[in-house]
Amino acid sequence: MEHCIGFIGGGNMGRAIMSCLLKAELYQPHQVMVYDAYTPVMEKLEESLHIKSTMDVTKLVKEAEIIVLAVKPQVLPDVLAELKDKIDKNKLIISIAAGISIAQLEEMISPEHHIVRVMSNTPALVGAAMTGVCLNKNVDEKEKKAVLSIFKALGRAELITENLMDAVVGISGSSPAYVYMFINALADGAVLEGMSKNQAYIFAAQAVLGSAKMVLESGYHPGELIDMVCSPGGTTIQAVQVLEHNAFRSTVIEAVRAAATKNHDLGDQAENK
Ligand SMILES: NC(=O)C1=CN([C@@H]2O[C@H](COP(=O)(O)OP(=O)(O)OC[C@H]3O[C@@H](n4cnc5c(N)ncnc54)[C@H](OP(=O)(O)O)[C@@H]3O)[C@@H](O)[C@H]2O)C=CC1
Ligand SMILES: O=C(O)[C@@H]1CCC=N1
Repeated sequence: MEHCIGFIGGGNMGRAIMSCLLKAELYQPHQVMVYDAYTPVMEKLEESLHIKSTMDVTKLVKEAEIIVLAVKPQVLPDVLAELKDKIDKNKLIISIAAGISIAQLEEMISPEHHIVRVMSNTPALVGAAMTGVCLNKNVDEKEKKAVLSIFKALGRAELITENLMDAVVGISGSSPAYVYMFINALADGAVLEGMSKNQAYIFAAQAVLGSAKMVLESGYHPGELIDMVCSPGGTTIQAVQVLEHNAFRSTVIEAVRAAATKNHDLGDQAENK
């Protein structure tokens, strides 16, 4: 790709996306530009990724053909209020902000702009993100392909309908945090049995990685995979009984719903700003 991609916000997610695009050689460093309110963030990105930074956000929206909005949802309305009249209608605008709908983005920019809303996750840092993508009516086939190739460079990406965006936050945007909690707790269990914490992290993380690969690659559904592990009268069914007794599955379902609900609320908060 010969055009320039510009990031407004170079924090956790902005940085993860930029580094994946460079690693996949979808863009060369001179084609990537960042503007961040916090200057040391830009200096660090210039140093580590050799990309261009600018303290002039207007310059970024002029030079970049694709503009990625990678700031927190709470500041997005102010950022767009300043920029809306400076972004050409032929630019492709990608928002990664939680909660902000396409209709709200169209209201903050304009309904004529080409706008994409995505929800990705931090495993993008290791090329293993899961990203849900939805497009407004102005996005054409070529742009759709470009967006999917950008987010496939981060891991997996799928087009979804926007009504599923809250679910996507609950199941994959926020879920790395709950999975790390699970890994940490698994490791603590092994520490209780005498294993060192560092070794326990490796055993726990590899077990989670392997189990995830089984779901993605074996063709069995999770229920069948559970049965394959639970030998009659064996060790696993003892552990499963403890998890069921403590409402493990129901707690996870409620956690997904809580994240989804908050995603919806973030949109409402932006509306009332
Ligand atoms: N973290 C995650 O797991 C995920 C986050 N997201 C979404 O990604 C977006 C970014 O999140 P994340 O990367 O975690 O956030 P970060 O806080 O790590 O990054 C945002 C960056 O934007 C900077 N910033 C603040 N205000 C402005 C401004 N007006 N103009 C330019 N830059 C500004 C921040 O600076 P300062 O710190 O000084 O405020 C910070 O460096 C959010 O909308 C979030 O909802 C989506 C999926 C997963
Ligand atoms: O916690 C958040 O709001 C962001 C969005 C999804 C993951 N992190």
